Amino acid sequence: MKRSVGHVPGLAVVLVGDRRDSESYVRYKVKGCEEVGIKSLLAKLPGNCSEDEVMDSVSRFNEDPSVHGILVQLPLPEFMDEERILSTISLEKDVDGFHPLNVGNLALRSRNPLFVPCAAKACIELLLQSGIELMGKHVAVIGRSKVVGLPTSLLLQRHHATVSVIHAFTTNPEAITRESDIVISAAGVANLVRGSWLKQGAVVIDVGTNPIEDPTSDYGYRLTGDVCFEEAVNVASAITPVPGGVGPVTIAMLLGNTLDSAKRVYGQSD
Ligand SMILES: NC(=O)C1=CN([C@@H]2O[C@H](COP(=O)(O)OP(=O)(O)OC[C@H]3O[C@@H](n4cnc5c(N)ncnc54)[C@H](OP(=O)(O)O)[C@@H]3O)[C@@H](O)[C@H]2O)C=CC1
Ligand SMILES: Nc1nc(=O)c2c([nH]1)NC[C@@H]1CN(c3ccc(C(=O)N[C@@H](CCC(=O)O)C(=O)O)cc3)C=[N+]21
Repeated sequence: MKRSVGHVPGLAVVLVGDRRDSESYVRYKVKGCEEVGIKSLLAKLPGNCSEDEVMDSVSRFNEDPSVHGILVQLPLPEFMDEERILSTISLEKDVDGFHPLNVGNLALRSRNPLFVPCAAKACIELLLQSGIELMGKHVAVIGRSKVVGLPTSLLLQRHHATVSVIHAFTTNPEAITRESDIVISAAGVANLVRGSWLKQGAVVIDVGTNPIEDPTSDYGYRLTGDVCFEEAVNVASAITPVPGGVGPVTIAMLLGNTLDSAKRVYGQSD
């Protein structure tokens, strides 16, 4: 393997506002960078700043040669035009894969995006690393957001799975999940998926990270998934827990995308 000394990959995070959950996700990302030797830069902007100020911050990171990946933490304040801001990220530094051109190229199977969104990549990685075949499988994806549901359903189709997308307007979602070999839930609703929603032996990937009140916890809340784990674990052949399931793998994918981006700049292929 070719190694080069002196090149340090860099990840820049733009955080707007003071949402507690966003701040803690950003902390995990910064900690992940520290653990593997990626330099992290954080631009923290107040929730009442202008859209132009966010775009200026992105532009500065676009120009900075020590930055190989740029991530704008979502959600942005409601008044901001998310797509407009994400479009200013240089395509080569879009390690989240949310630039409209990267999203479009993921959808077009004749093209390849430069980067694939990290949570979607994490779901596929977990399945493939566990030896779970995707070709011809029926997969139910709960959620259709740009962050998780949409890219996951597109990626699954690239792996020749048959995909049903369930969203807030889907009637009788459990009839669809009960017919599915694999259920991937990213709705953001605690305990949405019950044991009775699953076919015997189904594989369950729980992307949801939902804070629920817990006076016994130091923070006053704890995280729970979209899936009722205690019920599902008796029906599923494999299941991811929350916490400690998809989340840490998502962070690993982000660090991997940042490393790939740096390698592209320094001309290394391995
Ligand atoms: N572990 C990880 O690495 C990550 C975890 N997450 C977690 O995943 C969850 C989803 O995140 P994100 O996609 O950003 O959230 P969004 O709120 O953007 O999207 C939620 C999606 O779920 C659908 N939905 C909501 N309620 C229901 C319901 N009752 N039945 C069926 N579908 C429903 C919505 O449908 P509609 O479109 O119709 O509104 C929407 O498409 C959150 O808990 C988040 O914290 C997110 C990213 C990474
Ligand atoms: N531009 C952008 N990119 C994102 O990737 C993005 C985003 N915005 N906005 C919010 C969601 C959410 N998200 C998570 C990532 C890791 C964990 C994670 O590691 N969770 C730990 C939690 C550990 C704990 O708190 O105890 C776990 O599940 O084990 C969770 C959620 C990324 N998102």
